[in-house]
Amino acid sequence: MRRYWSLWRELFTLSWRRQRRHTAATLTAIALSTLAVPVCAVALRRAVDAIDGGHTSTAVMAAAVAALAYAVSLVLQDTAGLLRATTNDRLGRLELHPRIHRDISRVHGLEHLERTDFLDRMTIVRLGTGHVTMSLWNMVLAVSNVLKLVLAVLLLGTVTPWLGLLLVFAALPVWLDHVGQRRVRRVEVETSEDHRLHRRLAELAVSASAGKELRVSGTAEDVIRRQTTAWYAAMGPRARAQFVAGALKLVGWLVFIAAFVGALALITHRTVHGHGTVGDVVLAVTVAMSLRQTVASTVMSTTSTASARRVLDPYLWMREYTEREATRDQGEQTPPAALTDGISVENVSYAYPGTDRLALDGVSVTLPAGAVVAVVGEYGSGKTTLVKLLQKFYQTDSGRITVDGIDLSRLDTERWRDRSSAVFQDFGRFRTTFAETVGLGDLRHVNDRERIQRALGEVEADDLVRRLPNGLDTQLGRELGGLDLSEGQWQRTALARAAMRTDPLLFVLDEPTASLDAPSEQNIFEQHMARARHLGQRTGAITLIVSHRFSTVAGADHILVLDKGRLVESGTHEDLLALRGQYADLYRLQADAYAESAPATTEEEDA
Ligand SMILES: Nc1ncnc2c1ncn2[C@@H]1O[C@H](COP(=O)(O)OP(=O)(O)OP(=O)(O)O)[C@@H](O)[C@H]1O
Repeated sequence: MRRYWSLWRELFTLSWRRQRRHTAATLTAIALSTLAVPVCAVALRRAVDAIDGGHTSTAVMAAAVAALAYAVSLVLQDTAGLLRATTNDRLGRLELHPRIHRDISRVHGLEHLERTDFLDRMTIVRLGTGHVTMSLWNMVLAVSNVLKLVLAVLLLGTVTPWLGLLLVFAALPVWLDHVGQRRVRRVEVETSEDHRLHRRLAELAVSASAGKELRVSGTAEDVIRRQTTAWYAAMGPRARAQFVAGALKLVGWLVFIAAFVGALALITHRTVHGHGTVGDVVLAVTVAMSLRQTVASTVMSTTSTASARRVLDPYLWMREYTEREATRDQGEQTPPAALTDGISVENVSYAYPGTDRLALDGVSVTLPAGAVVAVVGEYGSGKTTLVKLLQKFYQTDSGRITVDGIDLSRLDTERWRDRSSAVFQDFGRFRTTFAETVGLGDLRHVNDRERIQRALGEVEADDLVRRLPNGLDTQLGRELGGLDLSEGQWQRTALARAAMRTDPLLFVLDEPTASLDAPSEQNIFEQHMARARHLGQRTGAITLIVSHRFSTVAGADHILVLDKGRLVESGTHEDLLALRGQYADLYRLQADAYAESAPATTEEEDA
């Protein structure tokens, strides 16, 4: 519980610092709403008793106070929730969301984004950020509601302690309502599959991509029929549960009304027999009428505060995790200005978190400075894992990697990443202007047009820019009113982005052209080979090319063949062919297959 209090204190301080007026207004609204009904009730009693006693000015004053308190309670009914929601929304979107994203990106590696325990919690928190911040206001509301209840009971007690029993009767409709709603929620869960099916089928019926198949296969009517069946299956039980919930609520209300009438009879009887004033009757009626609402709000705010644990626990877990990981030693050494020896991988093994299987198993290899090294192998053989370890996204489980003799773990992570550039298979498709989507490859030069043009030139994408309606300033992304690029064009922009850094020590191409046809891939790799040679001469940069297509990488200086995480062959293309091992077999197999399909695939996709 202490953890929650300290989180609420932190959230409140944040809210107070960043949006003082909103926070103060919300607190004031809650405080006023706590006092409005008791003040109104006491003032009414005073007014009625003053009229009874013939004290006109007191009666007028008290009536004015009562009217004011009543007006405040009416206004707050509409505005307090809105104010709370706005303050909460601002705190969530402007403070907590960015804070969560910052926490996540503070972690230098990628492990956390691939750990299921982290991802599960991150999903809960991302979808429920509003609940984290709202838990603060629910807690404040719960305190305010408990105060309201205490005040109500105290006031009723001033008339007769028996009226305290009204609290129990006021709780009954709230409890029955709770039982009914629990049933509704249970039925919603039980029928969620049918509900999901109905929604999915409804989306299918209007989606452009599925539309083609529905029309060709003539299954549209069948989809509509299934949609109707799923709707009945989900909505029938839900409607019945709603009906039962409504009936339970009605019973609760009837009981409360009976108790209320009984209480009125009791007070009237007492007053008639001289045990109280007419003002007491008015007070009791005013307080009792608001009692059910107060009990309901108390239950709701305390339940919401308690159920916020569902999001608060994962949020606190994530924060502790990212804090621990972000402050882990990230190395302090600066990478060399240029590579002279190269990168050495020494008996490296690695298994992904939560798995036993080694993604890399005792790999040892030297990547000489200035070399173009290709990594080939079947699906899942460990190629990308090797690349990720070289970029310090993960730490090796055993063995080590050195860069010109310096242990990679001792190189400052950010500075090492500053000196590497990469294009991945799942490269980003940034919906900004075309210039920015390229410029992001080197944030310091994101607005440097000359550099962007040069990077585009290096991957032969000048022609693509010329065809864009606003050239470099063309907005990308249809959802933002911009242009959508073809797959091949997106790939070109990713390659240009990687070319923004002019002095990398490690340049990685991890199957960025996987969805292009073989000749296009060949073409792009040839350009990059040329760039790699140039970089190699300037900074001793190592270019690492990952590919499934053996033919594409035949020109590399060094080829590594991975199989189930192990390095099984390495050497030049000629060495490996002469070896007649796995590389030679797969190379011939692919060459034959390509020869058969070549006539059909000669155009570059984005030409
Ligand atoms: N995030 C992850 N969590 C758990 N296992 C993973 C993860 N990423 C990869 N693996 C496993 O590690 C092994 C090596 O994967 P890796 O991505 O390095 O292979 P790859 O050779 O690059 O494959 P592909 O050619 O399909 O891209 C595979 O068995 C894969 O299932």
